[in-house]
Amino acid sequence: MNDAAIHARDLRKSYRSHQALKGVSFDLEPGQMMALLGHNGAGKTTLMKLILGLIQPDTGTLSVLGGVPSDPRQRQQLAIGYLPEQVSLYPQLTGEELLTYFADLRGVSRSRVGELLAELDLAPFACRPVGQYSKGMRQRLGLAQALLGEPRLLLMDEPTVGLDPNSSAYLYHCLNQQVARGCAVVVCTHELTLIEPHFHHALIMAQGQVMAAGDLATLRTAAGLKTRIALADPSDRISRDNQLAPLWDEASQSLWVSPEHKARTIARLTGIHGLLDFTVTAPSLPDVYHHHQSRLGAAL
Ligand SMILES: Nc1ncnc2c1ncn2[C@@H]1O[C@H](COP(=O)(O)OP(=O)(O)OP(=O)(O)O)[C@@H](O)[C@H]1O
Repeated sequence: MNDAAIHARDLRKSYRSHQALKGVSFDLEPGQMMALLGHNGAGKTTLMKLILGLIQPDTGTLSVLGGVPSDPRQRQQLAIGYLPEQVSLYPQLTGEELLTYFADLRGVSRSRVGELLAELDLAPFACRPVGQYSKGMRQRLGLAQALLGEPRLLLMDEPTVGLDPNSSAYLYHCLNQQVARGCAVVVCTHELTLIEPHFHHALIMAQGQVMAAGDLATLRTAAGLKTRIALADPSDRISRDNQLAPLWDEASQSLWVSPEHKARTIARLTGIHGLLDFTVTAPSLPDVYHHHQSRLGAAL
């Protein structure tokens, strides 16, 4: 018995002669958020459909919350919440009516409706027709329907598309609350900067394969990307320092150092040269992502 929320090993899936997944493996633990990343056609939707049990893998092992999602009887029991990219909500119903409708449909107590409206800051709009909701409110209502059954795994497909910065931040705040109660969350997104502060584990996919996986520190190290130390006033001290000079880039007025040399370089700047006015920028998730995409482009 595996305790992982998702345990995937060597998943393969073809549509006729096209191999959409070519051996995908990963684990997602309860209380963790996974960023599912990749260009169009990378295989993300296929992976989501496998997790939801909508399609079956050709080969490989997939266990979701300890069950087999493609088995119809097991799927019914699995506490999975799903928010698709295009949520269709009946515009003439109020938020409360809509959630009540879904609650009845799924045999969930109606008391959950009030709880979720309050939790997602929708209580003041509960009696307003959904057709009059803003995009951010509609997305929170979509999340509320996904949370009705108190899922232990939540799948979100492009949840922040079209949302303003405040609404996106609030949505991640809501997702973090789910993570804090032990729910595993998968977010499929192209909005890398938005998910960067929140994810625990990323799966970067391309052409049906996993290009890179892990937390941000692991991804940075694996990609071999350097940290930038931008100096406000380098004077000529750097060019006269044998250890720092090779790291210096004139165009960016910065030192570029590998993760293992970062602490030593900063100690040298402050201790030996007395320089304190600098900013340290580690590679971001978009940097890591673009590194892999350009590596792939070069290999083609
Ligand atoms: N039902 C299908 N029949 C045939 N080919 C398909 C089918 N579904 C997906 N594919 C192909 O499989 C590959 C992976 O598709 P998938 O939808 O999983 O990618 P994706 O990463 O979700 O892309 P996007 O970001 O555009 O949604 C693509 O080349 C796609 O054209």
